Amino acid sequence: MSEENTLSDLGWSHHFQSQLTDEDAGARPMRVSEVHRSSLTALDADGAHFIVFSAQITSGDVAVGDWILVEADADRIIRVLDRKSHLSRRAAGPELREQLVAANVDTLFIVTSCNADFNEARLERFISMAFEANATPIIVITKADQTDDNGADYVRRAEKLSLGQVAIPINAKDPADLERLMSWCGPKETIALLGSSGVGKTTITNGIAGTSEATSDIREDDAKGRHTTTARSLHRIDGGGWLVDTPGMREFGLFEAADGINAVFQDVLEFAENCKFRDCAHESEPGCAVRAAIERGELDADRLERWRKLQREDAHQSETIAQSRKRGKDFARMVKDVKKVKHRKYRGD
Ligand SMILES: Nc1nc2c(ncn2[C@@H]2O[C@H](COP(=O)(O)OP(=O)(O)OP(=O)(O)O)[C@@H](O)[C@H]2O)c(=O)[nH]1
Ligand SMILES: [Zn+2]
Repeated sequence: MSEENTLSDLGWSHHFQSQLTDEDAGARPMRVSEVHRSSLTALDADGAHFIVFSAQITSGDVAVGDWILVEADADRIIRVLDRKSHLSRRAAGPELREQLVAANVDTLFIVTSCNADFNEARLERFISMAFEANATPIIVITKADQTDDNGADYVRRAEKLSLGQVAIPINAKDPADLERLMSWCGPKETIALLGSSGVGKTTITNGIAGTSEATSDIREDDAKGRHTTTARSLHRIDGGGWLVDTPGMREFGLFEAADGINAVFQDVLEFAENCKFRDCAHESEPGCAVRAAIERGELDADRLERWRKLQREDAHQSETIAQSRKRGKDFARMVKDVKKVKHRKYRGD
C-alpha cells in the first residue's frame, strides 16, 4: 500500500508546502511514521525510509505525524516542518521536560463510556489538552448500547463541558455506529484516540483501521537488502485518513495547558469579567459575577470547582517548569562565563 501514497494522501497540505523555499528544491518531504532512539521511519510516495538521526536533529525533535524534509540524494533530515498541532506530555524522569507525543493530529477522539468512567473533570482536562495542542476534540461515548436512551443523557452532559462541544454515542462493536466517526477520518485527516483503559479504544481502532491493520505494515529493505515487515505507529484508516497510535498516547497528560484550560472554561471567564474586583477569587467577595451566575443556575458550582482544581494544577506545574528552566539557564550562563574567563586568559587580557 505504501507505494500508492501520494504526499497528499499522507496529509501534505498548503500549510507545509508554503514552508518550502527555493533552497529546498529537490529536497524530499516525508511523514514520520515511527520514532526510535537513534532513527525514524518516514513515508513518502516511494514507501518507507529508514533514517538515522544526526547531531542536529534527534529523537526529541520529532514525533509520529511530523513532516520532515530529507536531502535529495541522502537519507538525512534537513529540518522538521512547522506543525499544525502537537500533543506533548511530561517526559519521564525527575526533570519537568516536555516530550512530544504526536504531531499534526487534526482530531482528537476523547473516548469515554456510558458508565463510571464518565467523569466531567477528566473530560474537561482532555478537552483542554486538545485545545492546547490545536486539535479538535470530539467526545466519543462508547457502550451506548448498555443504556436505555442510547447514551443521550451522557451526550447532554458531555456537550455542556465546552462551547460547541460535539459528543457521539456509539456501540464501538457496531460498524454502523463507527460510520458516525468517519466525517473526521477522511483523506488527509489525522486522528488520535485518548481515554482510560477499557473504554473501547482498541475496539474502535480495530473497527476503523481493522481491514488495513495488516496492510499498514510496511515492507522495508534491511541492511542486507531483504524485506522486513514492521508495524507502524501511523495507521491508515478506512476513511482514507491516518491514526496516530503511539505508546505515549496512553500516558499523555496535561503539560502547560493554560490556554487550553481557558478555552474550555470560556463561560467561567466571561462571567468573571463582570466581577467587581479584577482579582476576585469568586469566594465571598461582594459583586462576584461568577457566584451570581451560580445562584441564577447559569453555572454549575461543581464546574467552578473543577476549573479551580485544573488551574491550580497547571499553575503549579508551570511554576516548577519555570524554575527548572531558570536553573538550566543559570547553569548555561555560568558555563559561558567560565569560558569567557578562559578565553580572556588565552588572549592574555
Ligand atoms: N457493549 C459494548 N462493549 C464495548 C464497547 N466498546 C468496548 N466494549 C468492550 O469493552 C472492553 C474493553 O474494550 P477495549 O477496546 O479493549 O478498551 P481499550 O480502551 O482499548 O482498553 P485498554 O487497551 O486497556 O486501553 C472489551 O471487552 C470491548 O469488547 C461498546 O461500545 N459496547
Ligand atoms: Zn468573582
